Amino acid sequence: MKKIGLIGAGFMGTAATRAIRATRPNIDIGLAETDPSRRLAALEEFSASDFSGNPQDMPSWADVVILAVKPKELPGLATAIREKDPEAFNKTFIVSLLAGTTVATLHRTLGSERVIRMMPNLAAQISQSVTGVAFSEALPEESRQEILQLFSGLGPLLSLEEEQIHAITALSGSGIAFALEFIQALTLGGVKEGLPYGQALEAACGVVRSAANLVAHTGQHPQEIVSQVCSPGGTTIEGVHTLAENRFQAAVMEAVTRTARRSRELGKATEEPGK
Ligand SMILES: NC(=O)C1=CN([C@@H]2O[C@H](COP(=O)(O)OP(=O)(O)OC[C@H]3O[C@@H](n4cnc5c(N)ncnc54)[C@H](O)[C@@H]3O)[C@@H](O)[C@H]2O)C=CC1
Ligand SMILES: O=C(O)[C@@H]1CCC=N1
Repeated sequence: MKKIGLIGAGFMGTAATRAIRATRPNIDIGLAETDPSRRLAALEEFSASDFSGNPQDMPSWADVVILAVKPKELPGLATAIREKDPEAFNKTFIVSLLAGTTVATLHRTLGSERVIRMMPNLAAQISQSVTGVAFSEALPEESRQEILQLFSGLGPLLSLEEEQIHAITALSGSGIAFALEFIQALTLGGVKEGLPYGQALEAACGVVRSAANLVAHTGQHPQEIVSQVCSPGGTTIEGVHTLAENRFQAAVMEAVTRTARRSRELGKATEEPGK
C-alpha cells in the first residue's frame, strides 16, 4: 500500500495520518478538507496532494481512503466519492473512524464491501491509541492483515466484534477524555493543597502513568495494589473512603455506559439519516 487518502483533516484524521506517516515515511498522502486553514496546515504537514475540490478523484488514486468527518457528513460524502469511478472505488479500502457508524451502514451507504471500522483515540498521534477494529465480513484475511499492518503505528489494534466497538468507543475513543478529567481533578486538588499548577500537573500525569505501568508490570489486580497503598488508619484510606462516598466508581461506570449508549444512538441516526 503506497497511497492513502484522508477525508477530513480534523483532530482524529490528522492524528491517525501522523501515526501512519511515522511508520511509513515514504507513503504518499492525499487529502480533502473543506476548512481552508485546516486544509493548508495538513497539506503542509504531510506534503500532501490536494483533493479538496475533487474528492471524487481520491478513490482511484489511493489504496486506502480514511474517512474522518463527523458521522452526519457520511451520506453526502458517500454520494460525492463513489459515483465517479465505481470500478476504482470498489478496489479501494475505506477505513471509517466515524463514531457509531456500523460496517453495515458503511457498506450500504458507500456501496462497497471493502470497508473497515476503526475506533482510535487522539493518542494515535503518539502511537499510543488503543484502537478497536471491525472488518466487513467479506474482507479476506490477507487484506485484513495488510490494513492492520498499515495502521500499526496508531498503537495496539484490537480486532473486535462489531457490537463491542461501542464499548471501546466509551473506554478508549471517548475514555481518554475521562482519564484527562481525572488528571485535571488531581492537579486542582494538588493546587488547593499548595502546589503550583505546573508541578501539580507534572505530578498528576506521572502518578496516572505509573499506576497504569504498575498494573501492566506486576500483573496484579488494581484493587490488590490499592490495598497495599492503604495503611491501616493512614492517609490513603481517607481519600479512598471519600471517593467511595462520592460514588467515584459508579460515576465512571455510568459515564462508560452512557457513552456507549450515545454511540449506539449515533449508529441509528446514520442508519436512518434525517431521523
Ligand atoms: N476527536 C476524537 O477524539 C475522535 C473522533 N473520532 C471520529 O472521527 C471523526 C472526526 O472527528 P474529529 O476529528 O474530532 O472532528 P473534526 O471536526 O476535528 O474533523 C472533521 C473535519 O472534517 C472536515 N470536513 C467536514 N466535511 C467534509 C467534507 N465533505 N470533505 C472534507 N472534509 C470535511 C471538517 O472541516 C473538519 O476539519 C468523527 O466521525 C468522530 O466520531 C473517533 C475517535 C476519536
Ligand atoms: O465524541 C465523539 O463523538 C468522538 C468519538 C470518540 C471520541 N470523540
